[in-house]
Amino acid sequence: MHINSVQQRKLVVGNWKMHGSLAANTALLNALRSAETGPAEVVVCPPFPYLAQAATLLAGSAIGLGAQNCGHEAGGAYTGEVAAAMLLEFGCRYVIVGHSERRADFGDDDARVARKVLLALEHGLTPILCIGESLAQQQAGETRAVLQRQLQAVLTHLEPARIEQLVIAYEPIWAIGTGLTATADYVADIAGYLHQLIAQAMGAADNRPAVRLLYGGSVNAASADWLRQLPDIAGVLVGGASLKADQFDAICQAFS
Ligand SMILES: O=C[C@H](O)COP(=O)(O)O
Repeated sequence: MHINSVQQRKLVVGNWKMHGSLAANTALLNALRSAETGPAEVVVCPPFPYLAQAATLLAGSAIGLGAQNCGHEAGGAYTGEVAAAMLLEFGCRYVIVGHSERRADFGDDDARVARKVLLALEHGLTPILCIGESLAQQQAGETRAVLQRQLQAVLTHLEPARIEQLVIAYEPIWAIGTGLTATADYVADIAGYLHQLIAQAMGAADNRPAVRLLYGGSVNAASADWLRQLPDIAGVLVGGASLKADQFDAICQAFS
């Protein structure tokens, strides 16, 4: 399916990482609810223990729920892990997979990331597959090779119809939590390249398949304003700014 034949709904995802408390979550989600977003799809991803609280606070709201990770097996003796099926029971529709912080600190290599994507899809969750190069890789001119490897490790296991169900988040690691944002030209170039790779994996003739591609890395209201104008970018994955209702709302409004 070609992106131009379907009006893609923009997607803004807030990744709370290891932040929040019962009181802070209540204040944040109530503020977001009362702001009510426009036509963009908005999803928040709290830490696991707060999923039930967030599901209750968001009941009847257009704001969706996602998780920050899922286990690499469907269930069993995996202490500390949370299965995809459990996330679905708590109202999640999305799950972030392969975030660079998990790749760096929790052993999520390409094979494990691919396994998690498959499990998420099998359980009816939409994986938000994160890929991105480090500063050293960028400086060594390895960005495209790294992205190709990370993407192919997953896409090679999926039929084209399954690939279309993915959301892919491009997050240059050097832009995460640093206040540095890639330039519009840089993001446009990489996003075009990623759509080419996805199209090839799908055997599609056109170079912009209908897979939603997000950008992440120090996104704020100002960068959201130019990111929304890039034809290959369908939304953003927001970390720090998703914890502040006014900032997150401004980003959602930019994509509406
Ligand atoms: O998942 C979100 C990204 O890691 C971006 O985080 P950040 O907006 O705090 O840079």
